[in-house]
Amino acid sequence: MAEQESGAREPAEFGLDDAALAAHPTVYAADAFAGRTVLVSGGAGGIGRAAAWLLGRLGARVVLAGRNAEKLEGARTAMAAHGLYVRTAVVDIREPESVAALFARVAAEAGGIDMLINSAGGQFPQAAIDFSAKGWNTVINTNLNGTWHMMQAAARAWRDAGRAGSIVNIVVVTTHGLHGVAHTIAARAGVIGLSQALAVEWAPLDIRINCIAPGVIETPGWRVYDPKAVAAYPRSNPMMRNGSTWEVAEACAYLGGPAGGFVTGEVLHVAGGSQLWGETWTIEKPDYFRV
Ligand SMILES: CCCCCCCCC/C=C/C(=O)SCCNC(=O)CCNC(=O)[C@H](O)C(C)(C)COP(=O)(O)OP(=O)(O)OC[C@H]1O[C@@H](n2cnc3c(N)ncnc32)[C@H](O)[C@@H]1OP(=O)(O)O
Ligand SMILES: NC(=O)C1=CN([C@@H]2O[C@H](COP(=O)(O)OP(=O)(O)OC[C@H]3O[C@@H](n4cnc5c(N)ncnc54)[C@H](OP(=O)(O)O)[C@@H]3O)[C@@H](O)[C@H]2O)C=CC1
Repeated sequence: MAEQESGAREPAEFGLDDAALAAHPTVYAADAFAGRTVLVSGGAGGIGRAAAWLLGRLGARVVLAGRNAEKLEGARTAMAAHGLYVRTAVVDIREPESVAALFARVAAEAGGIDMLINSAGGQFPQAAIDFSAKGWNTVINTNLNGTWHMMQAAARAWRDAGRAGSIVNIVVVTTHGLHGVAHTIAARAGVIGLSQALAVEWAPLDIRINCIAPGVIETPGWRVYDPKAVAAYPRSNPMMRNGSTWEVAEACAYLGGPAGGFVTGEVLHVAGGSQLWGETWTIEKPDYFRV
């Protein structure tokens, strides 16, 4: 991993690579997820990939889903070379038919899943007053509608199979300090509300639903942010550093697995305290606030 304070790195350098994810120490027992199957959307991205590596290393069968087949294959190859059970599937979470096809395939090829991590998502930084209708709809469709399609498909499969399940939705910090991405705050606040409603409604189905709100986590997704904004990220939380994808992955293992068995409807901030202190400007900070 490149040094944390610099904003001048190539996007491909952001975050932990496969070699680091293969070797990173974990607090969990080596067989903590043995016998479980986990579907990770955005599984070839930064956070999803780390979660896939961790759960795979803990014994889970892992299915990686995303739009880009080449990226998925790259992740699969790296994990398979480490002896992990990994399958891939192309999906656009915004399309209900695509999501239905994904779940049909997962049922046929992997015998269904026990856990879903919704890490597919993203946004672009822009002053809200300049959002186009298409830009707004793209972000809402991806992060709110797409996450919903995945949650509903998983719940239907679990209900029909009489099988318990758990969902971890990766969101953003919605309550404090994140600026220049109002569309995603709206979408993720929707996901959090939805998750809380469904934690109750789907409890009789033995389905748990929780969210993780990461702070600044170094991933290839940072490519859409200005290097000057990225350079300031480590100073946007009281711990004064960026987080790593591994730190989010270990939270996924907690919330989604047996350790979190009595936890549902929760939002866990893995954000270095940025939900309480600091400001993250993804666009240029307006002069108005420079006092
Ligand atoms: C408290 C602190 C906590 C601290 C928390 C701190 C967090 C800060 C950092 C957060 C980091 C992350 O989440 S990074 C991890 C997530 N990854 C990303 O965000 C990666 C980039 N995002 C994506 O790819 C997204 O999925 C998404 C933006 C929705 C793009 O999806 P698509 O590829 O399907 O869409 P595109 O075809 O590219 O674009 C569709 C339309 O969207 C609009 N659009 C797209 N990019 C645009 C841009 N740069 N500027 C304007 N408009 C744009 C245009 O209208 C596009 O249409 P046309 O005009 O016709 O083209
Ligand atoms: N990194 C950070 O600092 C933070 C990240 N987050 C959130 O965490 C989640 C993961 O982010 P991160 O790993 O950093 O970002 P990445 O961009 O590395 O990964 C996101 C993945 O989502 C997939 N994806 C995007 N849109 C779709 C779609 N319509 N259908 C299927 N897959 C899709 C992409 O795969 P493909 O290209 O194959 O479609 C991509 O690999 C996102 O929701 C992000 O907003 C939240 C706070 C901070």
